[in-house]
Amino acid sequence: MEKEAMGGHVMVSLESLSLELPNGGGVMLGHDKDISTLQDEISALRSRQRHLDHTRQEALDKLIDLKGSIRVFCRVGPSISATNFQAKSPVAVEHDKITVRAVGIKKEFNVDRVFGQESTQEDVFQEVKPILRSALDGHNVCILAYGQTGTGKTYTMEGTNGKLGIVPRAIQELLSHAASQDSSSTYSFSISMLEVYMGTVRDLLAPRQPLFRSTECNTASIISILATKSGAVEVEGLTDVAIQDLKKANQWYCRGRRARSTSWTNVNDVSSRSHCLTRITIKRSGGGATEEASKLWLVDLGGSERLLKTGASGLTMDEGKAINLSLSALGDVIAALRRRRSHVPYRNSKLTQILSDSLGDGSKVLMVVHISPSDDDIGETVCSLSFAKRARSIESSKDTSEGVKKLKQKRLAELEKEICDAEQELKHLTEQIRRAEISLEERKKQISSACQAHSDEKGSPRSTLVVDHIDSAESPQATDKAKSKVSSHGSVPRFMSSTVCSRQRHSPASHSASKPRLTKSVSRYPAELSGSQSFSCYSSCKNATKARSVAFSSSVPKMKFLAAKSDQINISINSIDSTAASAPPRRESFISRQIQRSPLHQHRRRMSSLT
Ligand SMILES: Nc1ncnc2c1ncn2[C@@H]1O[C@H](COP(=O)(O)OP(=O)(O)OP(=O)(O)O)[C@@H](O)[C@H]1O
Repeated sequence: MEKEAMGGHVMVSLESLSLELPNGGGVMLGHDKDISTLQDEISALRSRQRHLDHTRQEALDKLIDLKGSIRVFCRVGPSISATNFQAKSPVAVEHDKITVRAVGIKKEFNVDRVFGQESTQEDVFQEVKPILRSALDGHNVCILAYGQTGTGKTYTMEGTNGKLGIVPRAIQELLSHAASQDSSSTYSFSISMLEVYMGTVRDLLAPRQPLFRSTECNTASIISILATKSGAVEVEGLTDVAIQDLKKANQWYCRGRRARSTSWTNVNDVSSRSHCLTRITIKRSGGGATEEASKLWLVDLGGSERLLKTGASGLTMDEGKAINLSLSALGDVIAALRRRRSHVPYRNSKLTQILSDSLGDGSKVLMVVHISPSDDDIGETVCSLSFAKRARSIESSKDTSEGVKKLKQKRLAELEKEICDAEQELKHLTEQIRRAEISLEERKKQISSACQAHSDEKGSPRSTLVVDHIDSAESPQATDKAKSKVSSHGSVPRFMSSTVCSRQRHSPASHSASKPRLTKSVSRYPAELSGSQSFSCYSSCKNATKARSVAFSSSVPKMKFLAAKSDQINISINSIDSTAASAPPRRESFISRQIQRSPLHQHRRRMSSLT
């Protein structure tokens, strides 16, 4: 910047000043500072948000691991028919224990949570929610509905119109979490649906999917499963639809449901003849550059069934056999994982192949085992609960000492509190960030309108900026003050004053005639410096900046810009004061250089007329 000391003032060229103040002048300094303060504040809040989100994630991971990475819930379905209803069911339920009694037998099964017949869809979903957070945090998650045919698997997963099941509620939860922005990450979701039917895989969202059964199946929808070196599974060619809103997501989900293979059996009018898998792919981008993807599998398994009981024959019997085979393959995989076997037999069925990267290490599995309350189904009930027992990764309460159980409960409570506290603070932080961002936007808008006002005023090709510490109420005095300053610094070019020679050359008549003209010419400078143009400019600028002036005046050093040479601004060093509170309102005045040239032109004309 070009500076020149002059009588206690620093001379700064206008061009260099405008380079340093890209927003259009000293008036913007305070705003820039305020904006950067807000930006710093937002970035500090975001960093705290990331830290807290990380703490919450870690606590949730520990909590789920402590509870068991394969969790098992049990839901008791409705009595299959009125004739099967018994006042006294052989199945007795407690919070996390089921007792099955029959003549000569009493079997107890421990699970993570039992839902009796009176439990609602909401009760079930509340217990499912934490595992959805794991999916959002980047873990592959698998929720499976398992059980005898007709016990309510489809009801739990899909639900009915008024009583939505896990899948539509989970979609709603994921979308609303992403919209709430309670975490430092941003999410995008997509949905895919497939069916494993008689050992083949069908894309339920493929275009023009015909409802088919058996061998008429559309070969285009038979897709293959690929495993990458890292163990990630890709279902080749599977339709994957981005979901931005709940309405669209539900439309696609309903479309997939309709394409599913169902049939009538003795025990269920609309029995699922396949395993239906809904995949929600979650893409998460957080503070880092990379985008993470995780999968949430929501699986409505085909019903395990005794073929004789279901009255199956022909194709329906084949379907039942295929379902039973793949369920047994799933049981083997879960057992191998639980025993930490080096070989896990994923390849024994399409179902386990597809789920292979969502059942093992780092994944979270939740199995909801469905049982019938009926005496007639006692054999299937015991089979299903034995399957659940095999799947459960943690030891049952019976095998754990009271002391260990208490310690575990204590730790679980601590972790739950940690998660709850982090979530509360995250909510608070989100609100703080939201408010700070609104303030930032407002500041930016104010600056942009001030810039607009400024550029409107800068319509003339070259401008001189005059800023003084004069309140609008003092405008008349300001005019005088400006006049005197301009005169005292000799802003009027020296050659415009009459010289000894010129005075000598003038006759008394011509001298007297020229004098008023000269006076008029000289007096025009101060008049134009502080005239109506200058004040209207000041007043429009002031209006544009009125709202922000209080907020920013505290950070703006006092400056005095005085008109000096035609392309220089005089900044009084003495008047620069960083004491915020004492900064008086600023006044700006802009003078066109064309106006400054005008007297020179008149002067020349006057001189030539004399010769
Ligand atoms: N908890 C429940 N409350 C009310 N109705 C239920 C409940 N569970 C199931 N039902 C009803 O029982 C019937 C059979 O349930 P559903 O079709 O869900 O069984 P499923 O286990 O999926 O059978 P399948 O294996 O044959 O497909 C349906 O009409 C369903 O609405």
